[in-house]
Amino acid sequence: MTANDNPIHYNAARFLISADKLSQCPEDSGAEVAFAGRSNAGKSSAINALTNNGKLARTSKTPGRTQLINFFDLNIEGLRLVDLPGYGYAKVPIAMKEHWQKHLDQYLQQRFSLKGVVLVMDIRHPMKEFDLMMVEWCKATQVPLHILLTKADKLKRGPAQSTLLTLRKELTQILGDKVTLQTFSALKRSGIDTLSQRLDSWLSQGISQIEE
Ligand SMILES: Nc1nc2c(ncn2[C@@H]2O[C@H](COP(=O)(O)OP(=O)(O)OP(=O)(O)O)[C@@H](O)[C@H]2O)c(=O)[nH]1
Ligand SMILES: [Mg+2]
Repeated sequence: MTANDNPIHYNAARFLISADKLSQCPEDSGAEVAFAGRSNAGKSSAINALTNNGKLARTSKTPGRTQLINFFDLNIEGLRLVDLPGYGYAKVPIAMKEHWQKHLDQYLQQRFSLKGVVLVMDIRHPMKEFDLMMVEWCKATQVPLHILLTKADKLKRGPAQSTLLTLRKELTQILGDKVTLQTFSALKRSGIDTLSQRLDSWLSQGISQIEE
């Protein structure tokens, strides 16, 4: 499929709803892709770069900015992007952490329309505890995983590529060819085509379901 005949237009993304728990999520039909990762990793910025809309998902220098599950509609009915709350921010009160963890877990376990997870990691600090947990979760549930090594602008090309290669080896051992990885920079807008091609392959499952 060439870029011109791709029916999914990420730049048409619109805010749909924020959910505090599973029962507030939109109807579980169609197809969606969730952006997960540690607090401050760059999830919301990656969504904004992908959709070419700097105001779509709220970003912040303060970790813990995204506290709800935020859903964005695409141009085709039933296709959605999901911005998950950041994980692992130490300063968040325990009760709130437990609340997120419970609802994030429920979302990941029970969401039928979830067709893939984009795990966003700061390329300078990859594979922390939460990241490993997500990798294991994807292995157990067989939900496909795409790893975005973001903030690549913070490293020179050589170190960025060697991080990519090392992680590719490590992750392929765990997940086989179910996992894909790339470098990315929201700041420099690099890696957007690779990301959108991966999302197309997941979300297009939702198009055929709707048309059936
Ligand atoms: N240099 C650089 N900075 C980035 C990049 N992506 C995000 N940032 C910065 O990293 C910080 C966190 O970005 P967010 O997109 O808000 O991170 P998040 O993962 O959504 O954070 P939470 O919502 O708190 O979980 C902000 O100051 C961004 O400007 C990038 O590609 N390059
Ligand atoms: Mg965010």
